[in-house]
Amino acid sequence: MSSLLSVESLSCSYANQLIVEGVSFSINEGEIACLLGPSGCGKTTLLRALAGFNTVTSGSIYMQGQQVSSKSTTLPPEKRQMGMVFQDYALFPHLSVADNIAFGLKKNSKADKTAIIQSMLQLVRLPDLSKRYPHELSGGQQQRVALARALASRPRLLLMDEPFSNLDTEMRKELSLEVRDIIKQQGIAAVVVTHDQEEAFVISDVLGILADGKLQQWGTAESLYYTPETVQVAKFVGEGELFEGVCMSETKVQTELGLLEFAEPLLLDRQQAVNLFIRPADVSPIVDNNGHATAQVLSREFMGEATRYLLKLESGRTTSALVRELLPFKIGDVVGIEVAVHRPIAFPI
Ligand SMILES: Nc1ncnc2c1ncn2[C@@H]1O[C@H](COP(=O)(O)OP(=O)(O)OP(=O)(O)O)[C@@H](O)[C@H]1O
Repeated sequence: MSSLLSVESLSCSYANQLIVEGVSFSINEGEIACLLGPSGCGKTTLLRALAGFNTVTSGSIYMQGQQVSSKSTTLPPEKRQMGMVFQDYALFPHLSVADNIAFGLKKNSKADKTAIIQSMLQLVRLPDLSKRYPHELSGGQQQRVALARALASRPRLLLMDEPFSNLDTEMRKELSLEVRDIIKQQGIAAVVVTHDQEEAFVISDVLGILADGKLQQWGTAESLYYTPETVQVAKFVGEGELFEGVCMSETKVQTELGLLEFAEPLLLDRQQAVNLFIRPADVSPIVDNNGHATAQVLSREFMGEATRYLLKLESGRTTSALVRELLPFKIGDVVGIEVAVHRPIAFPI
């Protein structure tokens, strides 16, 4: 399948300061990609370059094989077949919902415009709000109107900058699933920028981790979660801690959590020093018996679906365990530690 969008060794700067550095990825027709990264890592800068609002310092952006950005070319935003939803929605306050949606439809007939406005309002589930003004809408409704406006010109690629960051947690979840459905229904591709890992996992087919302006890894949520290539990626897509260890065999590593055994081999030499990335959900307190490392329960937090234990290891280091079943342990108890990981995340030292 040929790519819809292709980004090749892209770098962007502001006043000689490099913000995005050597980023490459491509997106197929109908695919939803997410750029996930901490605040200030260059996500918006990259998205604005894709849209044609920012020039690029080096590298290229191709849309259906046509170069739309390079050091010497910047095809204007309206010629890229892209629609953009801005972080603050950027609705025109003096225009009604209908006129906001019709804003980019200057070349269409009046009848066409009316039909498109109606179908877009149906699509974003606001069929009765065409006459309202932005200040008469909730945050979620404004977001829907911004989406309707971006989709009205039938783009091939939708760009969304932190689309749900102004909404409360409940609304965020609901709308991110709904927006995914709408994008899929339209059969278009999208690039969504966010700093929220959960949101990125829900909405995307594929995602990239951006840190310090560089793309750290590109893949599905599952591949990033289970096979992160760097500690930075591992930490960004889920809670966890590094434990130093030594490989005792293909499937065994000695650590301060005990001798850990895995179902899948590590493919490392015996005596090789490694850092294992262990997630709290992989650690469980058990009845203290021979052979296991021990720890003292410092705190116990029942959260409904799971209980989080804070454990003090023999070295004095503390670590978390997140367990789904109800265990009988109390604060102060000395417990054994069990680590159940099928496929270890190991970084050779
Ligand atoms: N117009 C500008 N001129 C100069 N520097 C800028 C400009 N816009 C952004 N920057 C700087 O570029 C860096 C990256 O900003 P950018 O907005 O791309 O990050 P981001 O990952 O989208 O952050 P956030 O999630 O907080 O929006 C920041 O250090 C920022 O201060």
